Amino acid sequence: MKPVLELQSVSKAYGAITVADDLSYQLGSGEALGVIGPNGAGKTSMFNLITGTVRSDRGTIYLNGQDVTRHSAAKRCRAGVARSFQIPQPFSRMTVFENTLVAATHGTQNTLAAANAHCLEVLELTGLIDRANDPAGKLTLLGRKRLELARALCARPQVLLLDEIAGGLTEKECQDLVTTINTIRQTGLSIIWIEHIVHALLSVVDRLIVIDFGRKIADGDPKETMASQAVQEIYMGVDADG
Ligand SMILES: Nc1ncnc2c1ncn2[C@@H]1O[C@H](COP(=O)(O)OP(=O)(O)OP(=O)(O)O)[C@@H](O)[C@H]1O
Repeated sequence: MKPVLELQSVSKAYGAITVADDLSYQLGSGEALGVIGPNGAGKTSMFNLITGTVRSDRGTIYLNGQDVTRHSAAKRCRAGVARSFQIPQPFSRMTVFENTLVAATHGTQNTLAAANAHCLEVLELTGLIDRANDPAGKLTLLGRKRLELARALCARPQVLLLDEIAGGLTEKECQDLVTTINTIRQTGLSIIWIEHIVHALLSVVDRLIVIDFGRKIADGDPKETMASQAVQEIYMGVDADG
């Protein structure tokens, strides 16, 4: 089966800082891929490259087999890539519903009626339906994280990119969010989730990749990858030679 997303030898540097170093991988349809790596490893930069807010220096990005490397962020969004941001920045004076409507109307070719209906479905799915008419600025952190998720889903993505969506939440809030993400997974959506809260990540993903200095250093079964030497080295300072 054709991958829904593929990165082939993608590289990007800001001066001396390499944020993507010959990065290659595929994301299968319906697959949930986890991404870990130390602070500053280039994980968010990878999302910027996939969504098109940053252009790669080299390499190719395919969406459903189509080369989108030079496509604008707006075009990639309409082609099926949507993301959440690490620091939620909703339109705080607009209501929760209006925030989702912006995504549903600008991120898709929906008619207004279809966009309205879809927003309500997504607000139900993400647990925000009771807050639909509240200003987004009144939401708690969990609420703002849910709104990030809702706004991304309102763009009707085929690939959903989640950037540290569990960061800063309490354990209970984190569990609640994992339940929501697992429900979304069951719709068949392909997901890439960057997360430092590893137990949350491992309760969702099928596969895990590890990034360090912009380079993919491990890729495989989540538990095996966590136990790998590469992860031991970067997180615990265990030397490769023992
Ligand atoms: N536009 C930019 N110009 C210069 N340097 C940048 C730019 N964007 C990111 N960087 C640098 O690139 C490196 C990787 O940043 P990035 O945000 O991708 O890391 P990350 O793995 O997501 O980190 P974290 O886990 O802390 O969120 C950092 O050193 C960052 O300061």
